[in-house]
Amino acid sequence: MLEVRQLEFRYTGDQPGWRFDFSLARGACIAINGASGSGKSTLLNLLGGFLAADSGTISWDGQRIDSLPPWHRPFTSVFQEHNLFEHLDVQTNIGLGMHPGLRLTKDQKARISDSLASVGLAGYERRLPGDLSGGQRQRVALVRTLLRSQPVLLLDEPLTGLDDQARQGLHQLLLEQKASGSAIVLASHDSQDREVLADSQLNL
Ligand SMILES: Nc1ncnc2c1ncn2[C@@H]1O[C@H](COP(=O)(O)OP(=O)(O)OP(=O)(O)O)[C@@H](O)[C@H]1O
Repeated sequence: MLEVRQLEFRYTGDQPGWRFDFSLARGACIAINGASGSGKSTLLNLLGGFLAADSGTISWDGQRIDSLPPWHRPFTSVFQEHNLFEHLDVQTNIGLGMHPGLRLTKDQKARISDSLASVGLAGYERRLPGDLSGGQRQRVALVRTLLRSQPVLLLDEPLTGLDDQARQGLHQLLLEQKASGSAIVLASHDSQDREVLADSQLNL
């Protein structure tokens, strides 16, 4: 269970700030709704540890995690810009999320291939990011995030700009992640994403 309690933040003293208060169970998805500039990315950055809150707490399974650095928090995130290592092929870029070294087991390679196929990228394992379109890179980055197997996924507009088929493939992957116990914090402008994936809503 993720618990965010009275988490307060403001960028500068003369701006109004935010106060976030919600909880999220394993296997559930909360949609973060709000107009552009309402603070969706700010919330995800606070959760991920890329911004420090002024006060309040973030806990995971009863343990405070708000003073941990990003890499020790139980989160994995894919933000609007999807960074891939340009000199590594698709399979290796994804595999880095599953294993810190570059040696992948047969099973891991099979999972990568299956996941690529489900987002319309069958056979792309050996391609370099530079040969991919923006939407294809986005899908590779998402698959990498999903296969990292952290308990909470932080997703900022993850499906923006994808065609219907890729979107459905990713919905399916995200539903499987939920079924396997992952919690998802989803910032998305798309009402279809929210309808398919979200169990609760946080309106900013
Ligand atoms: N580093 C910063 N310093 C000061 N203000 C900032 C900073 N980053 C964001 N803001 C402001 O905080 C507000 C919330 O920004 P945020 O990026 O969280 O919104 P958002 O809901 O994610 O928007 P969008 O849907 O356009 O991505 C905006 O008014 C933005 O200008």
